[in-house]
Amino acid sequence: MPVFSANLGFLWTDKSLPEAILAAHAAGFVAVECHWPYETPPEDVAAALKETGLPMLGLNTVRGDVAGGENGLSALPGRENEARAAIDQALEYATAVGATSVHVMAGNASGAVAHSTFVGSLVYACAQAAKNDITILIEPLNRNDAPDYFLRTTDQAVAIMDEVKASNLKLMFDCYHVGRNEGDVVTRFKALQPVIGHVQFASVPTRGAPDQGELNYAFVFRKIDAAGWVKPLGAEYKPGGSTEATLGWMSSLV
Ligand SMILES: O=C(O)C(=O)[C@@H](O)CO
Ligand SMILES: [Mg+2]
Repeated sequence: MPVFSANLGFLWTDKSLPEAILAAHAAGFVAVECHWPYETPPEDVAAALKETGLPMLGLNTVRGDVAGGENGLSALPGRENEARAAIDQALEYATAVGATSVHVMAGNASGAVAHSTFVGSLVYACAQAAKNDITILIEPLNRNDAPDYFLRTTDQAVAIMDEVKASNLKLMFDCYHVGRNEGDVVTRFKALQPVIGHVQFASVPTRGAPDQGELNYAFVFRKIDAAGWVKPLGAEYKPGGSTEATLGWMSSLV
């Protein structure tokens, strides 16, 4: 039976991160993950994780100048030092809270130089992360939400993983992005399962709770489960109001 991780970048954003961890535990999630936790002291997050017994699955590297439209640094030519600093920061935070993975955000770029810049950043990230048994994740984002993002497809992600050749580099398979960009979510999941490090989901195309939209998550969850995937699936959707009011899917879809 599938189990779920609450993505606290989107769920319970009305609460502080430690309070959101308590709320996720009370709601029945078995793990949590976040986006950019850096304004919360890691010891406060660690204390809430200890109190609830929930693991923190992952967090993201910073995006750079968000107001200026940046969405990550690791594929940006000329920004290698900032990208490495962002990776160091994420790994330090992950280590302090016991998080098991870090999503290295590529940023808005294209072309061969961006590709080699991203590969270089990932080689660095994987070597640093291996010291603390942390997995590095890369995630293709869909072209509607992130039209200029460097990493767009699962094929592109696999080609990059083949080039980096690090056993701790894995794919973040977000059913929402795959559903919007590429389709065939279940077929792709099965084909990519050996290189997937974490799975996320939200309704397609609205990024709401998974019991709405064009993707049948009762079917998707059943197939992922039947494929032998036992890690928590990350609920990364925008509740558009009270998170609790959207949680019916936790029982209706499994
Ligand atoms: O947007 C997503 O999907 C994510 O998983 C974020 O962490 C990165 O934009
Ligand atoms: Mg995602």
